[in-house]
Amino acid sequence: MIQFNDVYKRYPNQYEALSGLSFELDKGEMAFLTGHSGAGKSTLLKLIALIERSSHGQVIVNNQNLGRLPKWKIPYYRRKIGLVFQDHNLLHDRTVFDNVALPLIIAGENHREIGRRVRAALDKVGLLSKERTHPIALSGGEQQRVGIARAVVNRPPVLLADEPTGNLDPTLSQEIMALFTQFNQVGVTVFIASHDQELINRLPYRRITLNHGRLAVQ
Ligand SMILES: Nc1ncnc2c1ncn2[C@@H]1O[C@H](COP(=O)(O)OP(=O)(O)OP(=O)(O)O)[C@@H](O)[C@H]1O
Repeated sequence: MIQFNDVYKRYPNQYEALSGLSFELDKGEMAFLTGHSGAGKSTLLKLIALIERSSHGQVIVNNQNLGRLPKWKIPYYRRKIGLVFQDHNLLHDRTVFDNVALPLIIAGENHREIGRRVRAALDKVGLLSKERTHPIALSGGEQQRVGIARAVVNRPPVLLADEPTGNLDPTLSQEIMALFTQFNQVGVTVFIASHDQELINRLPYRRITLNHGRLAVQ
């Protein structure tokens, strides 16, 4: 589902954040991306989400070589990738419903379909009763769940998360991981960058570890 072949990422300031990365994630797999601060975890996820492009090597997602994807196709490609961030990136002047609806509005879905899908996503994360609330009135864990609902509302086959439990206490972190596990159980490929060794150690998923932009030997 996700394949890296000898991938390098050099930023415009010449800093090489990723060097010679090769690995593969199967369709329907769930895995953790670990490594020290600055190891290149966010950069790697950005290459998959096409927020950044590789400088060398191939990134292949869902049989699509991202290096060959023309710019105009990027928005269509992104609809197939759900993204969850540590800081939620929610719009605070919109309701929970509107935040989750955003990807569907951008995709041009009709009103009825939007209502149906937003409520299905909110139901999955246990926040159906909060659809009219503004994010500011929610707890950190609830805000993160709104972010997850927004990431899955398009029903993407791939879900990427960058430190999704970074600001949460251990109990809430476990709840968030349980949600990711549920999505994985219905076939979504899930890739989670996390520092939280304790949390990762409790779960039976593969780890891909980076060390200064290279794959660490496990
Ligand atoms: N746009 C950029 N331009 C130049 N250098 C960058 C850019 N983005 C990231 N870097 C550098 O690339 C390296 C990897 O950063 P990245 O954010 O991918 O690491 P990370 O493993 O996610 O770190 P953290 O766990 O602290 O978030 C860092 O040294 C960072 O300073």
